[in-house]
Amino acid sequence: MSRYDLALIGFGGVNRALAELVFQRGDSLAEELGFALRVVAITDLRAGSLVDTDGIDLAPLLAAEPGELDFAGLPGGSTDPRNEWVIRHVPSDVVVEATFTNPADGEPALSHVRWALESGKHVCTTNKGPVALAGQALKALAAEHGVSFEFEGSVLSGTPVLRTAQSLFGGLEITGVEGIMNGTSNYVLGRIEEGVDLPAAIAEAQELGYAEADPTADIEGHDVQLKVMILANEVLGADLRREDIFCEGISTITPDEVRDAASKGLRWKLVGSATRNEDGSVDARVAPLALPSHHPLAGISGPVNAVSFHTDLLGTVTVSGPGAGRIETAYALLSDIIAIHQRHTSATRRVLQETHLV
Ligand SMILES: NC(=O)C1=CN([C@@H]2O[C@H](COP(=O)(O)OP(=O)(O)OC[C@H]3O[C@@H](n4cnc5c(N)ncnc54)[C@H](O)[C@@H]3O)[C@@H](O)[C@H]2O)C=CC1
Ligand SMILES: N[C@@H](CC=O)C(=O)O
Repeated sequence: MSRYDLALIGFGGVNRALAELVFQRGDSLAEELGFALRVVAITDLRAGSLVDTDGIDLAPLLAAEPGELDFAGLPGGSTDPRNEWVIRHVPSDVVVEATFTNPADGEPALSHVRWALESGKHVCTTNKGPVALAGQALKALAAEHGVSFEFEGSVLSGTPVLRTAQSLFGGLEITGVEGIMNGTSNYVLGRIEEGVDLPAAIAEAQELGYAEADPTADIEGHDVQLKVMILANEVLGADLRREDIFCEGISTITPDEVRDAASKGLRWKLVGSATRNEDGSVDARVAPLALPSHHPLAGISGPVNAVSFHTDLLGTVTVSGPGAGRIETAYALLSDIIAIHQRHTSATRRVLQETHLV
């Protein structure tokens, strides 16, 4: 049976949830999926780094409170995250990047992804920075080194929006996308409607694992701006930069406006959209809208998100599901590893068939 050795870069909510999946369900996943998973390295800004090429014992790490983790005292551990050394030199098959998203320049995650691909390692990431700001270049780098760059979780967490559009919409022309793409702001708007104030609602979203390390990105729309960029570039074939996308968040809407709208059957939502024009150019924007109750996105509540694809042959197709959450996003990483396995297994089979060995 194949086995993939994982190097986890960043050990916050999402990568820790992936480690839990590997620890708790590794055997049943192996039976179902036909490959095993093993964690051989973990790096984190706060905890340091830990390496065991025979496989890290995850039990004590998962038993510790996240804030208490300190790898320094463990065999193979260090206070220094040693990201570049771990990514380039510790033998692993897949580098799983889940550090903070930096909407400005994507760093240091962008470098983490580059180092891994240059070293001939597959990458899966939930980090929106590298995908939005350098997705095409990173895909080219992956192709050059014969490895995969997967990022399903960068848009709508574990809900398979990108893979649905890329694998199931063959023969359709997608003319635009529109959706609610941030779990935190959607959750916060719902809680404000219920009478909770903004700081308390944000604190709840942080506790639930939905919010960015700096929740300003959720509230001011920058997180959705990156997701719209990813969708526009991946699905509409655009080449947008952040400054091409108008961005307004939800901080300008007062609680009274939210509750007043609700009393009139309207619901404030943070909506991101990208539309292809007749000349092939793409317009994209992020802004709060008060949607009437009959609008398909009006009923999307809490951390649930939705993306509608406008197509020529099917009209509008909407994919809805979790937009945030630690376990939900860890599932996105698992789905990326499954995609890597399937792609490379079929590539190997093709080579064997061509050389008449099967
Ligand atoms: N939590 C969610 O629902 C979702 C998160 N994402 C993205 O996934 C990534 C991870 O999210 P979470 O785990 O929720 O965030 P988190 O804030 O819980 O964890 C990030 C971890 O990365 C570590 N880190 C930061 N910079 C580092 C560096 N230079 N080297 C090593 N470690 C570093 C931090 O110490 C922290 O433990 C973020 O980029 C986020 O935008 C994407 C979809 C959903
Ligand atoms: N902070 C983000 C997490 C997923 O990208 C959100 O709330 O949607």
